[in-house]
Amino acid sequence: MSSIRYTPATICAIATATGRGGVGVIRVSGRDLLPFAAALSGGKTITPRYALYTDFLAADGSAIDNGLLLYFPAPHSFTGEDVLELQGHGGPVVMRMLLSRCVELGARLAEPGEFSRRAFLNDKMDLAQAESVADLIDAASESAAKGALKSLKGAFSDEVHALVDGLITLRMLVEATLDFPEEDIDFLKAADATGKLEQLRQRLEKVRATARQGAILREGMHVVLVGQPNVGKSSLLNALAGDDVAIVTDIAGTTRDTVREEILLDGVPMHIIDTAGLRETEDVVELIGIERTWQAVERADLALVLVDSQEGVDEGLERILARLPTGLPLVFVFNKIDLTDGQPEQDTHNGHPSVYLSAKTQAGVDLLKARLLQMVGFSAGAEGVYLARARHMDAIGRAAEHLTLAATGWQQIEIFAEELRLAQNALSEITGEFSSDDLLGVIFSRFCIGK
Ligand SMILES: Nc1nc2c(c(=O)[nH]1)N(C=O)[C@@H](CNc1ccc(C(=O)N[C@@H](CCC(=O)O)C(=O)O)cc1)CN2
Ligand SMILES: Nc1nc2c(ncn2[C@@H]2O[C@H](COP(=O)(O)OP(=O)(O)OP(=O)(O)O)[C@@H](O)[C@H]2O)c(=O)[nH]1
Repeated sequence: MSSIRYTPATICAIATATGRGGVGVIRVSGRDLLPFAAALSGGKTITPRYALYTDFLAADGSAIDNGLLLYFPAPHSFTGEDVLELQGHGGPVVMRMLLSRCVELGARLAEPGEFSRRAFLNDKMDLAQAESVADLIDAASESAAKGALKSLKGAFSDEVHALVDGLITLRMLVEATLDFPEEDIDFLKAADATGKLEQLRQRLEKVRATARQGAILREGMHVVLVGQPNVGKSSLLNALAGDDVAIVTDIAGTTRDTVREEILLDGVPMHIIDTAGLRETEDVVELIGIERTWQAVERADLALVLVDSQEGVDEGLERILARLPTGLPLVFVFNKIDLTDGQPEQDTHNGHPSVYLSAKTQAGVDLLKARLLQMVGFSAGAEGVYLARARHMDAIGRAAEHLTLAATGWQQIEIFAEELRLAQNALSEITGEFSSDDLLGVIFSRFCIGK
């Protein structure tokens, strides 16, 4: 009897940040790495999961560096394969020489996310957990990091699994009746199929609400800033950002141009598009920028309309407001109340919420913060949030739609069964049990190299 077994290539990468560092780590993953480790260390005895202090040797036996060698035998490693770690001195030249030595010993350079992808393929973690590894590394605030860690430890996946299990149980019930068409409806009624479906829908809505907060933590909220010159835009942004002002989120793929600002609002990234950049111009390059800015405006979550309390809303402001997408939620901010003897308070203006404040004295800034977070559905504290991605929200949304269709069409058993199946598939995309190779490729390629 013969069996063909696929042997994954041995991969290697520098796992630590590029540049100078006290210590630099190279990670190697593959099958049967003991000979690899022996060649590097000159045949020293290697105890699994114990640090071995050793020279890392070149082919001619000379030392490239000395450091700590770690060997994690499969399956008890990050990837589930044999893993070696070379913890050397973290200079770029030393690291590159060590990496070349690994390639000489038969490893190839890892693609972005390839270690995490192997961890996923070897069932060390599911897709949502693998994504949270990247999110933890990219986290722009403490709250985001906490949320990512929660997902990494499986809190989000557990919720999704519980829903999928519930759906499977319900589907078994429904599919059983397909075999006995005469009594199907009565059978489902007796088994309270719709009651069970309703429970699942409520549970899904809870997960959705928590995940939505997590998505805001991760993706941030997109805010259009409208206001005449000198109304206090910069002052307000500083007041909102508070102590976080020095932290600027750096989300891959977004080009930073002059009309954008990023601040953290109680740990929530806020991407601000400044409409001051949206002036009339003939300049071709500027026109392209303006076009892009309008596209961003289309996707905004809300507009912050800044008004000088002494001046009120004028024509110039009205003109910009008229160009904003219909239905975009507005918050009017009447600034500089310290000059008008006004009190910090919440009110409404033309049916939109408004806040009276002073960016200078900070009076009323908390009212605005609370208002903004509330308007994007983010409640204070947000403990227990898992860091969901847009991909997860999309899958949850589709699952919810299918459950709604199942609820309305349940008397047609085939439809009922089919919608439940589709809902289950949508949820399984989150944990990766039901995902195409293409999707996996896209997800992992966005990781950094060495992860
Ligand atoms: N030096 C080092 N530090 C690191 C990592 C690493 O790869 N190397 N990590 C990289 O992300 C994170 C830790 N992640 C890890 C996840 C699993 C295992 C591991 O050995 N798992 C085994 C054994 C589990 C156990 O003993 O309970 C397993 O899952 O079977 C190691 C690191 C952060 N710190
Ligand atoms: N008294 C008072 N002055 C304020 C307040 N907010 C801003 N200012 C002042 O108003 C002036 C303009 O403030 P900025 O924050 O630079 O206004 P801006 O809208 O960013 O201005 P441009 O970038 O020129 O459009 C500055 O002198 C600020 O100190 C406030 O709440 N009270």
